[in-house]
Amino acid sequence: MSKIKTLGQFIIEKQADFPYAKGELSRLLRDIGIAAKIVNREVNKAGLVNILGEAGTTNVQGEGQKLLDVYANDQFIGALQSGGECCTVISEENDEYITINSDISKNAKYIVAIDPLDGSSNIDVNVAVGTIFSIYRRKSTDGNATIDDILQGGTEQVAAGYIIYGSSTMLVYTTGKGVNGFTLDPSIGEFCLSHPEMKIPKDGTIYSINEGYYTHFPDGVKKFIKYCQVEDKTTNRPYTSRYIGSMVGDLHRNMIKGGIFIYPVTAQAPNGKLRLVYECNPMAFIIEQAGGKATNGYERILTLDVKELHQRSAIFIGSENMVKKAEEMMQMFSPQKTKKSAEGVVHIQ
Ligand SMILES: O=P(O)(O)OC[C@H]1O[C@](O)(COP(=O)(O)O)[C@@H](O)[C@@H]1O
Ligand SMILES: [Mg+2]
Ligand SMILES: [Mg+2]
Repeated sequence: MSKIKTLGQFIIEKQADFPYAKGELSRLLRDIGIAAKIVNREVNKAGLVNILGEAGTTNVQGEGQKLLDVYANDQFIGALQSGGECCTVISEENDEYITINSDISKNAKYIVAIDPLDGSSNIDVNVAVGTIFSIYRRKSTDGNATIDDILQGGTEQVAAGYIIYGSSTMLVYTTGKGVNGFTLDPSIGEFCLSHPEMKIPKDGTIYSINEGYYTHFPDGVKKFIKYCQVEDKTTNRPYTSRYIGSMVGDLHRNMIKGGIFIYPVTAQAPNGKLRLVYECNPMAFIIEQAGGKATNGYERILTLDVKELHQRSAIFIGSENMVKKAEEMMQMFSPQKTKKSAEGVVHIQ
């Protein structure tokens, strides 16, 4: 029987890939793994431990927080605070970023952006949910991390990953050298390497989008949906529509089977719904590392300017050729409007 390799062993082994590594990033990934196990324990018995339902509070996005949103947020922030490798946390559930000022983290170099519980609308109905994380290294050297450290672009990520709490619990991550997946073995309480070097197929036959908003979609998206539904055996169409309503769940499935996930701008969400810093950027880094593509319909997600902590973005992500086709439709039927300012600078509208 092949020898199991735990996440901890794998991280240490891969440390050799980074000549300057002193183990800080490894310990940070370990801390995230520990919090994931604690959250997994509650998710698995959610109906029994009074963790379903509303917390009665709202977050900065004006969304009602679920009890599990708050619980997961506390667990991850707690693990990052006690681990000593993180100096600042950005969380979907906190209006402002959190500066960690403890003795053990005074030399901490890493900034972690996190969506503690993704797919909140699925918590109470026992459908897969997840956690998404993104890690940056601060550039400034002393004092607290600056806003420039905190609002870095997606290409500056040193690591990103997600945990999916589904029929099994998996942790999938990248440090910029490919993507690896680990499945939690409850009998030993360890994440074990189960999906080495994950690759997303260049083409797929699954499209994931909430068609309930169809009338509010840009023409380019409507055209792409029609393209997916046309009968054409030579291109394996019509494609299959699959939508869980948990970004992590939809992307994990599409990463394994091939497919595209789209959350575009809509009339209700003119800047898109999903958040650039702790949803779009980390998932784009992972999917690109697996050989896929991620754009906002016009521009690579990872090169988008990050101006605010909870900034939103449209996202088209998944199998390369499917995203290219969707982009083609966007450029053809929903071209970006540009306006020249007095100084002659072209502004994208
Ligand atoms: O219900 P909608 O509008 O289709 O939105 C579903 C999307 O919203 C999200 O639930 C937003 O994430 P959170 O649950 O972390 O707020 C995504 O996971 C999912 O893809
Ligand atoms: Mg989310
Ligand atoms: Mg969330």
